[in-house]
Amino acid sequence: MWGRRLACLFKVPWQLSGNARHRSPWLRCDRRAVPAAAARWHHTAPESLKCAWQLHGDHLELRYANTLMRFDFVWLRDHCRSASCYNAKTNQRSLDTASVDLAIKPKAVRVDETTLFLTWPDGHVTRYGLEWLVKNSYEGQKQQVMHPRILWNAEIYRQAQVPSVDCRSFLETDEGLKEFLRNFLLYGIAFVENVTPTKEDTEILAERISLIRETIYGRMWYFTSDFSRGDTAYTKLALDRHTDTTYFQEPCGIQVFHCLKHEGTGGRTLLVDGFYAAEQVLQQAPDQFELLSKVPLKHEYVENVGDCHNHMIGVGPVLNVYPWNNELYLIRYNNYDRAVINTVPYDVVHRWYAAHRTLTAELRRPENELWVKLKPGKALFVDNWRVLHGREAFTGYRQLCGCYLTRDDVLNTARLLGLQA
Ligand SMILES: C[N+](C)(C)CCCC[C@H](N)C(=O)O
Ligand SMILES: O=C(O)CCC(=O)C(=O)O
Ligand SMILES: [Fe+2]
Repeated sequence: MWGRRLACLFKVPWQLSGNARHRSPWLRCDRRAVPAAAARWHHTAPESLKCAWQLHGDHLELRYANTLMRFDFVWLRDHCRSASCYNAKTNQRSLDTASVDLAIKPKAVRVDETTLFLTWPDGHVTRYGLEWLVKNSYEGQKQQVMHPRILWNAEIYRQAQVPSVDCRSFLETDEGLKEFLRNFLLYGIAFVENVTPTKEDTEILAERISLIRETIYGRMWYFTSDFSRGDTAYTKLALDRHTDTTYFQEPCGIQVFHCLKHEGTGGRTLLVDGFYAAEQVLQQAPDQFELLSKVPLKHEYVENVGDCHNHMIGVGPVLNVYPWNNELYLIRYNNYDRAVINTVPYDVVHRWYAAHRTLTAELRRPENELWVKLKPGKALFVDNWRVLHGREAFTGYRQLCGCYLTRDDVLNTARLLGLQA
């Protein structure tokens, strides 16, 4: 009866596990023994239905702030933030999780307006803020996005009129840096202008937000169409949209481009929001989205030019999603560097090709293409886990410099400035 009443109060489909109807003689509440507590909802106060809880055989069920949460007892013991279990100075757990009895059950439960109190069999008491529980529960996390973003096509990006940040304000003020990072996190691309067109000045920019990720291309790279490396990037040919270093187990997080010189025609840069395209695939053909997120593929870089000998292999699906909320966090798309497919049986491979075709069609829609001409003084930062880049064929002498950045360190800088990243 109470079950139905709560269901309508909270507007959620409610179900009781069979276990919950069993008596739990060991349960205590409000320091009083509550013999049949497992089959009963408890409220902070009779008139306040903000919070209600129910103890089951192997978990605690809690409703707070319109969220229904289920907590495993070992999880609850593991997340005790008392001084003996957790070091608040270092923000590190000191409890040895492996010492927790996997069959542990609290022997008493109490909830007041803000806090849940559990008493464990050895008498240890854990307090959990109710807000903390909502924020840190699986159910709470599932409703959250990890990375708030604005997905764009050319029109959306242009309409947004995202400003470039001035080099001095980027280097010298937290506001400038924060503005830049906010845009970068939202759109996956951002520009800094009035940069002195040298490799050294570009390096200073990069170091302002992150650590430079040194790779087989060096730390800061400089390149022109001299085929000094065995890759199409080092020619004058057009390059279709792609992400870089798909052949690393962890593709580079961010790519910085700064065009130092171009005396000639063509050579515009193409940018496409891979997450926008993937979202279209999810809407039109969820099965294909799923296939692209499940089928692992190899990408490969085999180089034997001059003194450069490299063989890199990275394995992973085209679309990488967080399993708990299906949120996309990395697209690995490079048709040049995709290796022989030998990780997929023939019938799946055919469906994979169809899914790849759907995604490619979205990525190639002209309305999704943002074309920009990189000029000396204007540095471009690209989220290489999200935004694809390419270039138009060109004539004449063209020199680009740049580097890759470690992703964790960009996000670290952003978080320290108060941004969600
Ligand atoms: C940027 N830089 C010129 C140094 C390297 C280019 C790497 C090209 C490679 N095909 C890839 O897509 O990863
Ligand atoms: O030349 C360009 O504009 C970009 C080439 C490229 O894709 C790269 O360097 O990663
Ligand atoms: Fe590239």
